Amino acid sequence: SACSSRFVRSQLHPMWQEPLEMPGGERQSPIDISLQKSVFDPNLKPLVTQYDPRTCQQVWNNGYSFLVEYDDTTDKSTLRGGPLEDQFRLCQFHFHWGENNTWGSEHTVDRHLYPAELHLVHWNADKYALFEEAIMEENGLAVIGVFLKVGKRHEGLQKLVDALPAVRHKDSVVEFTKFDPSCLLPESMNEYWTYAGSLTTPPLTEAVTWIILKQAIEVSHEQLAVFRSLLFTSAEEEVQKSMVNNFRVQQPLKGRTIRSSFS
Ligand SMILES: NS(=O)(=O)c1ccc(NC(=S)OCCc2ccsc2)cc1
Ligand SMILES: [Zn+2]
Repeated sequence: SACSSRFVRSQLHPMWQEPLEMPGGERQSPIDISLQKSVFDPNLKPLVTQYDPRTCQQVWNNGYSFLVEYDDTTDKSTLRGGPLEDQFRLCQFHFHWGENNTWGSEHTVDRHLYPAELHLVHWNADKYALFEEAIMEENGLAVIGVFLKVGKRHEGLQKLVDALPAVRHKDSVVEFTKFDPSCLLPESMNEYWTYAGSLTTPPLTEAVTWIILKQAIEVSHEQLAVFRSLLFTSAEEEVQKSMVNNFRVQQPLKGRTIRSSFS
């Protein structure tokens, strides 16, 4: 059952030694999205993304995940609308996944586990000058979460999958350009949940407006297997560790409201 796998999951946290909790954390992520607890908010607007593939720069294995990084020195790739008051700039996207197709996502929906989850990370460029500043501020970041499920091969993702062997080890980087992350978004962008949360990796700061899309995207088993061929460890280390189960344990809701854009 999910709870036993949750127990198993809690054992599977190679990358973060204790203490995992952010001291005094009132709005930590990830969480379970309970449909019963979420509240329909008719004032939530459609999400507006405008991504320019020319701002795509590189893929980097940072030892937690692999990140596709964008030039965020101008307002060329942006997110606004939804629950957001300001315009946010895309700085990177990355994924979290499991060692098999049973688990891997950070968020769950009524405890349903997905094999992986995509995070598109944006920062509030109306209020702050740099990502590094925004990451410390309450309304500094907006992350779109997209669930991945196993099905047909995702043609748009394949260009990225083909680049992954070049960043097998931690700290490796490869040039990666002209990639439009819109191809990773599901058709329906107007059905989502949103709540106030945190980064799910250190520094775990409580700066994130989370926007979790209801519709999952489909990727093939073979594409997920390439994610699992990456390593947490750098080329110099003797013992190589597979980059799998790079998700955080779920955190208490602590009275927060999860709003949905659909009833
Ligand atoms: N998983 S997450 O989207 O909450 C998220 C986003 C950005 C960051 N930013 C920084 S500085 O983290 C550095 C390590 C990292 C980056 C992506 S996954 C882990 C961390 C976590
Ligand atoms: Zn993430």
